[in-house]
Amino acid sequence: MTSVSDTHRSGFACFVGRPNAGKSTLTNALVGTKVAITSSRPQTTRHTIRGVVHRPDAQLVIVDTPGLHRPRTLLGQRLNDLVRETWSEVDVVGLCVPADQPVGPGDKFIAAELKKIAKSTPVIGIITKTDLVSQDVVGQQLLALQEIMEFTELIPVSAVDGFQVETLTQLLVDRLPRGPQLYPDGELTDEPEATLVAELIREAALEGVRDELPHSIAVTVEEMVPHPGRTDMIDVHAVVYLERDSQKGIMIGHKGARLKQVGSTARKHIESLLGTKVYLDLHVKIAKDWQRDPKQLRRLGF
Ligand SMILES: Nc1nc2c(ncn2[C@@H]2O[C@H](COP(=O)(O)OP(=O)(O)OP(=O)(O)O)[C@@H](O)[C@H]2O)c(=O)[nH]1
Repeated sequence: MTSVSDTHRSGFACFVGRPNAGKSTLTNALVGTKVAITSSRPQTTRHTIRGVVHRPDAQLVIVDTPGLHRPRTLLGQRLNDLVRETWSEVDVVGLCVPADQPVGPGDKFIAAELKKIAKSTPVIGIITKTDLVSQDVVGQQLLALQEIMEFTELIPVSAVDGFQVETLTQLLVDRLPRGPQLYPDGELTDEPEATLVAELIREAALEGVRDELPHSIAVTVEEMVPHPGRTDMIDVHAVVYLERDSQKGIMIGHKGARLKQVGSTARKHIESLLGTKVYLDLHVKIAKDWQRDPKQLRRLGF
């Protein structure tokens, strides 16, 4: 007889693909809770956030990386290094291409990089967002995708309506080595809470000003402590960093109205993440050209 421990599999997977391919949304669909931060704009995933899929027979740890892009700044270079490092460490990679956009140079670039860096890692070709197009288009996408590299599997999925999400989980699990659970039950992310909280604040701060302040916002959580005299509330002290003085007005808004809105939106999300009431204290500071300054990057956690 074989016991569960003989057949249990565990290991790591990551999704790659050009910005907006649907990687974070797919991670959330697999894990079943909002862990990675999604947005309709590219390059919002700055940290490696892991979601864990728990099954009786397997544990799949999903590493969510930022998209690979042309490194114009030091931050860009660091992000690219992080992506490459991740690729060579995982057991299986999912290359995501959205169903509603032609397979193009961006996808070919990533495929070529994968072939170079992750030579022996199996790659599953994934057509995402199938709910947006007809079956014919999905078929054409699959044909176009299989031209760009050799995949161990090809699969169309939709994170929105759940189409084939379970099947994809199985394909990923099949590529994991035999091994015990890596994380205790119920643990959905190993990202420190403060990082997740900072991401939620950054997401709220970007809302509505993405065009004006595309990549200029960084958030640090200085302190998370119980509210004095209360057991049901946490005080979060955070700083929103901008690159230039001229951006301050946009962030704060007329008589502070915008910052207040940002705080209230972020607070609601933090409360549901932590499951407790939150008092959020937000400050805005300028860290001149933080994206280009190694010292500041380190301080801001990159
Ligand atoms: N209709 C539909 N939209 C989707 C699906 N998956 C993702 N999206 C949308 O596509 C956009 C990008 O999704 P993300 O998950 O943030 O994409 P990403 O690849 O993680 O993007 P980066 O973090 O920029 O690399 C968001 O507006 C999502 O809501 C899907 O299955 N169907």
